Amino acid sequence: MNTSPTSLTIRRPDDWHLHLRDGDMLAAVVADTARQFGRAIIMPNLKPPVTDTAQAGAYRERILTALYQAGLPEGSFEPLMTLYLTDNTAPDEIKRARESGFVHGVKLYPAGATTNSDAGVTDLLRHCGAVLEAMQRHDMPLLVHGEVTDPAIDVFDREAVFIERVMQPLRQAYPALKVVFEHLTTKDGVDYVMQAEGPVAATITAHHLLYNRNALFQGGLRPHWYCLPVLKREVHRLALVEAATSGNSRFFLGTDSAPHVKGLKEHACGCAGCYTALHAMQLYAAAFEAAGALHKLEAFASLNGPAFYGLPANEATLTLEKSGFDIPETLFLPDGTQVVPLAAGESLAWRVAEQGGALSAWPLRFQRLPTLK
Ligand SMILES: NC(=O)N[C@@H](CC(=O)O)C(=O)O
Ligand SMILES: [Zn+2]
Ligand SMILES: [Zn+2]
Repeated sequence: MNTSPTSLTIRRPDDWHLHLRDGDMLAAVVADTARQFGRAIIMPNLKPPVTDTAQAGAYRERILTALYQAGLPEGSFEPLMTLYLTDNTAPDEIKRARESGFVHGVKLYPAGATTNSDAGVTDLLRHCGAVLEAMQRHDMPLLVHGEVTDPAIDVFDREAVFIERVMQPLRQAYPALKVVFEHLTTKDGVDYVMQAEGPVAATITAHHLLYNRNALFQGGLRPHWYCLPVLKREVHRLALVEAATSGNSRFFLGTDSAPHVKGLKEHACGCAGCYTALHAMQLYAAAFEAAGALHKLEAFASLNGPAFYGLPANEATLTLEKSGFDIPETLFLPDGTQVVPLAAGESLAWRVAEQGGALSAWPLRFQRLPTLK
């Protein structure tokens, strides 16, 4: 790795938690991710959700078509598909998913916890025992949205309570099951992941590294900083920064980039989700630089994730340059609707070399194409 104050070259990173959506939104956003990342774990919370291997295969084809239509070179980006766990997922589906070669995880959404989670699981250990057992046997990771939905629990405490009520009994019952605690947001979560026995890891978003909950209320209500799990206190942000920059291989990059049209974010009941795919590595570079830890960015972004998922690191590289990046105010979709990226209108120090502006036309010239299985 070559580090200097003005340029940083790392292995091409991957995004281990991404929402690409479908249709026009998919077509509009997919190139933003593929410009920066070699692979991404694609979240299955579509309407209706992606619940079986056949649906995951069809969604994968739609993603590849959108990439092709955006003018991306074939093989330049690999979507790693996931299934949406329900109370009715059949254990046989796990075998099919594993044998497909393109499904890399099964996602737990506690019913009602977040965007498009109505079909989620109502009681994991009671309803999904046989599936969890099959996942453990087939080495299929469980990816969790780690928040309880009990309305009696304060929204800022839902991750900590999830550890007690779900994670600990789950780990005890299935000690060899690989579990990724997605979009970790608290010191409680960091402490848990650090000390847990067995194959446990966590993704961390750029926004949870950069902002605490004050960002939601800065001079007024700021819907573009609203996501789930919601931003937390500064003490939690500091714990996340320490974990991400520690070099501990249990922590890796997952943007949770989750686009919603502007009208549904700036709304009486605004949607949860921040759009960060456009400027993901710029945001992570800002967070790592502020912590004096740019030299730890490659492990977090490009090495720890593939190691946990049992995949090789990318062969290609990505170069960041310290020449400034202006975040656009708005991105336009083909149907005229708009998406507002996180921190719209602000400027960042780092840019991805050769990256164009908002939803700009391909091509970015790869130094070398990633090796794909
Ligand atoms: N993170 C979010 O705030 N929203 C995600 C769902 C999720 O990851 O929980 C979405 O799909 O919009
Ligand atoms: Zn989530
Ligand atoms: Zn998400």
